[in-house]
Amino acid sequence: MEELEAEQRHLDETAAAYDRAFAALTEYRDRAVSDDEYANEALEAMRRERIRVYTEASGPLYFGRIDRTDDSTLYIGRHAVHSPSNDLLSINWRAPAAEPFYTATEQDPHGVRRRRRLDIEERTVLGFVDEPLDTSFEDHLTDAIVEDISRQRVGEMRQIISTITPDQYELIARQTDGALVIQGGPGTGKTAVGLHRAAWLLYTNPQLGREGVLVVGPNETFIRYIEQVLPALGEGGVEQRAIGALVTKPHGETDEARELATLKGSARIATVLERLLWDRLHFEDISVPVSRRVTATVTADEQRELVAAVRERAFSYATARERFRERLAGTFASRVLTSDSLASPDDAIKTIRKAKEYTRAVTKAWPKETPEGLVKKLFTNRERLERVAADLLTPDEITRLIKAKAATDKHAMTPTDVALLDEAHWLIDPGFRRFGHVVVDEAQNLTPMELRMVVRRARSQSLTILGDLAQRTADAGVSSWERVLNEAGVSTYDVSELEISYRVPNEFLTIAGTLLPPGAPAPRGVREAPFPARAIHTETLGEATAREASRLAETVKGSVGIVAPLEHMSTVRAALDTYADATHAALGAGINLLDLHVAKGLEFDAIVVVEPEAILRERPDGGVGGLYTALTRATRAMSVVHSEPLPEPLAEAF
Ligand SMILES: Nc1ncnc2c1ncn2[C@@H]1O[C@H](COP(=O)(O)OP(=O)(O)OP(=O)(O)O)[C@@H](O)[C@H]1O
Repeated sequence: MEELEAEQRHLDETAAAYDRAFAALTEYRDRAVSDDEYANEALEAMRRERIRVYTEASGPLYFGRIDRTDDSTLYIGRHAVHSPSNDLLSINWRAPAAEPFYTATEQDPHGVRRRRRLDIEERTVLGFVDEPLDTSFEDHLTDAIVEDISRQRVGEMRQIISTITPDQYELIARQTDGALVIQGGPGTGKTAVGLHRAAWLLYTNPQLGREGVLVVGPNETFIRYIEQVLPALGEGGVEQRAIGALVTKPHGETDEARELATLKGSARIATVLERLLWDRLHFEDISVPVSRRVTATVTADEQRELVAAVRERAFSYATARERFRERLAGTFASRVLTSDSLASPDDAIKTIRKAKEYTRAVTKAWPKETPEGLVKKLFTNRERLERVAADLLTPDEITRLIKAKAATDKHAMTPTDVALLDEAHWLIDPGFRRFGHVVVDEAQNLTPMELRMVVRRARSQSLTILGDLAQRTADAGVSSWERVLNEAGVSTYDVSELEISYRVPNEFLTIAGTLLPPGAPAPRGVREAPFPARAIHTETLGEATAREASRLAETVKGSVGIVAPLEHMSTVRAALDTYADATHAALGAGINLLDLHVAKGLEFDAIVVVEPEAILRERPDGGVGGLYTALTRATRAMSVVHSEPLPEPLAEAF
């Protein structure tokens, strides 16, 4: 009791100091502190940034405490708060001094004697749990997470700063060159880790705030599910986008044949586009009459040498082209200028560049190209495709491309078209914004071309790539991380694994795991399902699904997801009363209807999976990985409703 009171006193003191600091920040407005306008502006920007951090971050001021062997105590929270006498009342969870709170173990105590987890609501300490390091703190931690995760889901992801586990912390705070790939089964916390890593990097590397951080997810529903996590951590300036909205605003999801989509998404296409582009260069001797008597000539070979020289320095087609035109004009000028010539080199170059013969010839040698024009070339002129890509594409594949049409109108673009156009932009004139760090989630389902699109937005390939190979859907491009990273042009990377699933109870993991091929990465669970999994055989899929969803909503008193294959979507929809259509709107706290495309990465208290056999058939988002993903969405209850026989491994598991 006494200790609880002492904790309350510390919280009161911290809260008062926090309020004072905040009031000082807001009062200070409009008061110039220096004569230097520039300094005032910079100070004002800092002030506004601090107000933003204070007002946007949500939750209790702190959540943990470490007592160190040197008898000092630190409180771990959202902000650093100082007392009037400059004592540290709490520190930021991302500060180096907070690290032992997350990582201390009995073997490696990091100078920590005791770790305390505080349960604080608003400004009241409700209780605390101590974790002496000489007993297994893993158990305590897991209890805290299980308690946290067993709370009701409300359609929004939450931050986890008070319960980050040691292995998660190690990934959140890992400083790497290049990309960090986090492989982990369903519910191991990849998304949580990726978002907290973004926040951690922003705190640790102040220049990232200027360079920007981008978070990429599989679709708009997922972005809506995660988008308040970073603001709640005080990081509101991060750009969060669905993969299809990287290039343009969300575009029409036009359907296209599977084979065509796979072909257009394959990494080979990047090489074909590059060759098609540089195939446009064409050299012959160029002669330009510079006066009535004199004609200057630059031979085809000399032009090739110039091309080699400019391409060494300029990567993009447009920049290299500009340099080539300058250098070629310079070469001509040097031919006409003699040592006793009166004209200056600049004048000579100007005269050459104005000559009609010159402009015509140089444009023919190195024509202009637009991204749309280049993408079109992938679908027209069989002869040209055969000439540049016979070693990369089969005759059938070339036929498939020729039969298809280039979609460069923004409304008719499929996700694969978006990636093609982006690749073309990048080759010709890369004018898009690049970020200091990029986090990409559910990466196992991106085509190589889509991943390339993400990679090129990260400066120095500074990336966090999150995914689970076992959740690859039917037509996904990723087969192994090594292969896909190579195809995406990522040169430096580490692959790490998260092995414990906090979301999915053991029983559900076992059922879903029967689908996986031997040796596939599968996580361990840490808790038992509070409600047993059920399989319901029925002749009326729609009604049975609706009934089961209502029953589960009653039982778990929380959110329910229904994952239905496209072939049964309308039947299920017709049978439902009140529900949120998660394909088009935000997730709700009650019953949510999802197709396989939007189900990725989401989480519910209970899940109803409709007709597994049809999910196995569905393309592109179904298959074994699609069904495995559907079966691993729930924290507490799961039912399968089917009219066809269950797929064999599932039938046995139930
Ligand atoms: N250390 C933690 N403390 C509290 N909750 C946690 C922790 N780690 C993970 N969780 C919770 O576990 C759930 C699963 O996490 P998350 O969605 O990040 O997993 P994932 O690996 O991305 O899953 P999927 O592969 O299905 O997308 C989330 O509700 C998350 O908040």
